[in-house]
Amino acid sequence: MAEAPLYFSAADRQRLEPHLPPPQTSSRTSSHSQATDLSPPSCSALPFVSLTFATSLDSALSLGPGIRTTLSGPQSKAMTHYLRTRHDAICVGVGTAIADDPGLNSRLDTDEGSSRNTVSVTAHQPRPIIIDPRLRWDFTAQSKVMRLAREGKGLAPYIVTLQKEPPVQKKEILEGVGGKFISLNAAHDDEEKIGGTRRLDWRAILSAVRQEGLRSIMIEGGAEVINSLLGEEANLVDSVIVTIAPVWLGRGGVTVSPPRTHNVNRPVARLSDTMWMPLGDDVVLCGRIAR
Ligand SMILES: NC(=O)c1ccc[n+]([C@@H]2O[C@H](COP(=O)([O-])OP(=O)(O)OC[C@H]3O[C@@H](n4cnc5c(N)ncnc54)[C@H](O)[C@@H]3O)[C@@H](O)[C@H]2O)c1
Ligand SMILES: Nc1nc(=O)c(N)c(NC[C@H](O)[C@H](O)[C@H](O)COP(=O)(O)O)[nH]1
Repeated sequence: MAEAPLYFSAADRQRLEPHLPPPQTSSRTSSHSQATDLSPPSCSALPFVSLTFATSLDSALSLGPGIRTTLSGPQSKAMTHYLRTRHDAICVGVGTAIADDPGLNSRLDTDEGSSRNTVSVTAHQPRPIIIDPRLRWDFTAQSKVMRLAREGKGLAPYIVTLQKEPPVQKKEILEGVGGKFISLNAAHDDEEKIGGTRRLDWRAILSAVRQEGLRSIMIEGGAEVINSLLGEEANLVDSVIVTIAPVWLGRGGVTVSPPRTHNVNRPVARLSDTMWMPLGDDVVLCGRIAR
């Protein structure tokens, strides 16, 4: 079924501006407001990192593992697609790739400027980055992100993995649309494992992303990825943008709830410089992790 047009107004764009990476005029032609940027300058060796996701009132991202659940209404969905035009890369974990068969492109309506007298946005597409240490994602040439890349509606994915020699057939599919595998080493603190797999260090992932010339990345999830970046690796996050939908998904959902790794008597993370923006029935909460 055809998707409804996604419009995001100039006024709403302006309100988000302090929470976004600085516009890079060399790589984009869209015009953006000159609002003051609240965020600290990112270390140049790493990209600007935005953590963005949609949650229910009981902190769930989806009804259950492997299930894609729509939480955002049309206006906050349009915001997410606007965010995609404002980042060089978009990242998900392999759990999300398997559950969602995602497109990871921006489907924001580019005619908004002319039809509604607001700022125009170019069809800037983010580079999809998928974290798949053991190459669990059984993608094919028909997977949505590959198809969109072939059709010129999005960019081909880069898959970050621990595998040094990915299967030739997968390499052919990926490289055939302009993507590639990026092989990294496991994190040093090898006892910490995700799903029995050696962990990739987020600093190493982000550094590899920056080395690809990508200066900003929005990380959309899923829960394992978000929980690690709100926990021990929170110092790597520049901006957090959460869509809160007025719904309870109930027990058994995939939830955002980072582990208490340090002092059990203290919250794991808190947002400062917050801005709450109602969008349709949802509210969007922007802020940065208090240091
Ligand atoms: N509502 C939203 O905004 C939103 C966003 C994204 C995903 N989702 C949902 O979340 C669910 C998927 O979440 P999830 O937690 O199962 O999967 P996930 O997408 O967080 O992927 C987890 C996997 O990624 C890999 N991984 C992540 N970080 C790693 C690291 N540092 N080192 C090595 N490997 C790493 C591991 O293989 C791990 O098993 C799906 O149902 C999806 O629809 C919702
Ligand atoms: N903003 C937002 N609202 C939602 O209601 C919802 N379910 C997601 N989910 C995000 C998500 O699970 C992954 O980022 C997708 O996998 C991207 O998929 P698309 O590119 O949209 O096809 N995100």
